[in-house]
Amino acid sequence: MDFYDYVRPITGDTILFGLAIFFFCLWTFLWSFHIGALFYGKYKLYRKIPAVLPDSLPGVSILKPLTGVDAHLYDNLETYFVLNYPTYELLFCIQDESDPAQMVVRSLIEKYPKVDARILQGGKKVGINPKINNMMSGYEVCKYDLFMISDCNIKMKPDTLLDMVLHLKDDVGEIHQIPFTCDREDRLGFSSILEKVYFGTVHAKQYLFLNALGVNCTTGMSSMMRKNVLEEAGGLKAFAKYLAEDYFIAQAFLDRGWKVQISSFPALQNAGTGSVSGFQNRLVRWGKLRFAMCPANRIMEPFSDCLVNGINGAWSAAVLFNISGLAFFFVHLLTWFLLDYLIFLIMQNGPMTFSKFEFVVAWMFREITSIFILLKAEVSTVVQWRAKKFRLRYGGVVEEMREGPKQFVL
Ligand SMILES: CCCCCCCC/C=C\CCCCCCCC(=O)N[C@@H](CO)[C@H](O)/C=C/CCCCCCCCCCCCC
Ligand SMILES: O=c1ccn([C@@H]2O[C@H](COP(=O)(O)OP(=O)(O)O[C@H]3OC[C@@H](O)[C@H](O)[C@H]3O)[C@@H](O)[C@H]2O)c(=O)[nH]1
Repeated sequence: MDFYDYVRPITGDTILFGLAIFFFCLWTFLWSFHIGALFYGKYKLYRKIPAVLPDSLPGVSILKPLTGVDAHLYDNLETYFVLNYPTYELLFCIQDESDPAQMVVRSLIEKYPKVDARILQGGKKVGINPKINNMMSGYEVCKYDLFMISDCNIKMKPDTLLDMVLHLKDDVGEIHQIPFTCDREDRLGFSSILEKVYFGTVHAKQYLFLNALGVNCTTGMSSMMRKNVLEEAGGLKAFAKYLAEDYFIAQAFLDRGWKVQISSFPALQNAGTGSVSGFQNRLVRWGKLRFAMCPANRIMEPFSDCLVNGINGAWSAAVLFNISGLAFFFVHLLTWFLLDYLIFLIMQNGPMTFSKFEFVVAWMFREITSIFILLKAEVSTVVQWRAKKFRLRYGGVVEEMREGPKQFVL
């Protein structure tokens, strides 16, 4: 028997049937994300702080990389001055000496003179990643063995630092907060609802389930780690060649046998500016980072999308079981929506600050636009982050692009 004798019996029908089995298995598998995330979220999030605390708690150096001022910066930073934790220092890193963020920090330092806080200005150019360059001056003078990277738009509850330290068991190297958003008092409109629905549904589902499986998907907007372990990996500067330093730092801990875990409380993002296009651009930027460092995600992510997966599931169910694809698709959509809503309730852990109708609209908008965001991330490797443009290389390494028209040809 030669090759053709094996291939000849494979008819178009067999291929179609095989594809249908594949898509139906994929469709079934993707429900495990919902179920896994629901169980893990319920088990992991919003745990009570133990009544009895250890006799001594380690000091923590908190690095706050700042760039510019927005309407919430003062309120966000103030939450770090009133943490319920005995020993910590605040290191505000500001790259540009004319940055108005300095004034905001100065007024807080004056208001809370007893808090160990200072400004480190100028950063240090150790690589491409501007956040790392900015933080270097703070990183080098950290007093404590534990340090935390905390982005400028994060608001902290008084007990969160304590909770994070308590999660740092002997075998844990890094603790990070799952990204979410705070309940805004000054409603920013649809974009803030969209952001909350995104971080409370699809993002939470992936983040929780992958963490439950031990898959690295660390977003570094609020993470605490052991400095000595990071030093073994070359220190913070070793990650300045990547834009997704958060992912690679966590990987360095995992590679050395340390655990990387999420804490009980989600990170409360509270940016003072917001627009639908700004939110979408951020997701496109993150998508480009993921696709550059984990190329398999280029295929996996679109296929795991609610609508794409629903269409694949409906088609395969129609082929395999001779049932109505349309009916299957709508049942899929409704069930997916309800499970997303349950995950949202777990993330929110309290009353919603907008109506159920607004939730439905934001959820539908997010799902319909999701595939376009992924496709936009697929087609270009150029990333705009704040004022700078970068080009991503295979594996996640990045190079800065000088301004000039020729550089932007894709
Ligand atoms: C056929 C498909 C089946 C699997 C579908 C998996 C779909 C989800 C995959 C990845 C999404 C991860 C989302 C986590 C949030 C990421 C937010 C983000 O982009 N943050 C960046 C900026 O801060 C940060 O640098 C990136 C961190 C995470 C990157 C994660 C990439 C690896 C994911 C590997 C997925 C393996 C799936 C295995 C399923 C059993
Ligand atoms: O040029 C810059 C850009 C950003 N930053 C700081 O980096 C932090 C995050 O910046 P943004 O809010 O613009 O970006 P994101 O929230 O999307 O960041 C996220 O994605 C990229 C990762 O590298 C980050 O670790 C993650 O937090 C802020 O504290 C910001 O002040 C700088 O210090 N310099």
